[in-house]
Amino acid sequence: MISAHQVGLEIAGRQLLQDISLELRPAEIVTVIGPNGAGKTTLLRLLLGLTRPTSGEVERLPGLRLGYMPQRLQIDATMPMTVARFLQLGIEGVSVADALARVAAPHLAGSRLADLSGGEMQRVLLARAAARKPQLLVLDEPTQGVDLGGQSEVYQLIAQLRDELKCGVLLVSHDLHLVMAATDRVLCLNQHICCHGHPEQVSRDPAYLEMFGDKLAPYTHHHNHHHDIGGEIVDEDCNHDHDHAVTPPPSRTGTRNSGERN
Ligand SMILES: Nc1ncnc2c1ncn2[C@@H]1O[C@H](COP(=O)(O)OP(=O)(O)OP(=O)(O)O)[C@@H](O)[C@H]1O
Repeated sequence: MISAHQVGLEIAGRQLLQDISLELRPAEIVTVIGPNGAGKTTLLRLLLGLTRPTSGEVERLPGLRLGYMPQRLQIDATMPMTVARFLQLGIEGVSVADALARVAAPHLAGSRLADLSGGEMQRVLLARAAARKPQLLVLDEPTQGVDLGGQSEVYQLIAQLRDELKCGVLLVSHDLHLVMAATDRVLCLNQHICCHGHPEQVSRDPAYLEMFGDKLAPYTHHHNHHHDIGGEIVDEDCNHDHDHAVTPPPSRTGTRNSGERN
């Protein structure tokens, strides 16, 4: 559905992303992980066409229907907009009842957007992203503001949406312990793609264990190279090439991409 070919983005002399090559295929859940400031949101924006790359190329299937859930939505507390109105804004013929049923939140239709809890807001954003029946659902940190118990529910919802809409899902997440169980492929990003693969294999791979340790441990990051504060690679022994063509392996039992470190 979307292919990136050696995509890079430089703004004001700073290289935010470099050498990103990947392909997103239908009905796959692909998760982008990486530390704060790694460029995850920027990558989503490039793939969606909201930002133009300064090098390389992004190709999208013509007419691709996209549903995008941004990382945050700034709501003016005085804005009287209801959830129902928000779901209908700019989307023709959307059924509010169906959209909210899809995220198990039918009771929220008449609520004011500004009054929603963190978890309720994430469900409403998810409902809106799914309302166009997208071929690709793009979710930027969908569990932000959701308590620990609610996070796995959000991931279950995402899996249900994928099954119902038969869409691909591209998501950014910091919830390693949850996404590793619920994703088909993981991309680890830090200005470039540091490693990628199927989670079942990657989580057993020494390279993954070296990077993240125990899955349930707090998020730590170790690579065979280091980045300076601006994200530049500073290790002299990081002499691998950064040509990262990330495509799905032929089967879930294959090992081609498992824990591959670039
Ligand atoms: N339009 C822009 N102009 C200049 N710098 C930008 C722009 N957009 C993003 N950046 C910078 O690029 C870096 C990556 O930002 P991005 O939001 O993509 O990171 P992220 O991986 O999503 O981080 P987080 O996990 O904290 O959400 C940040 O240092 C950010 O300040």
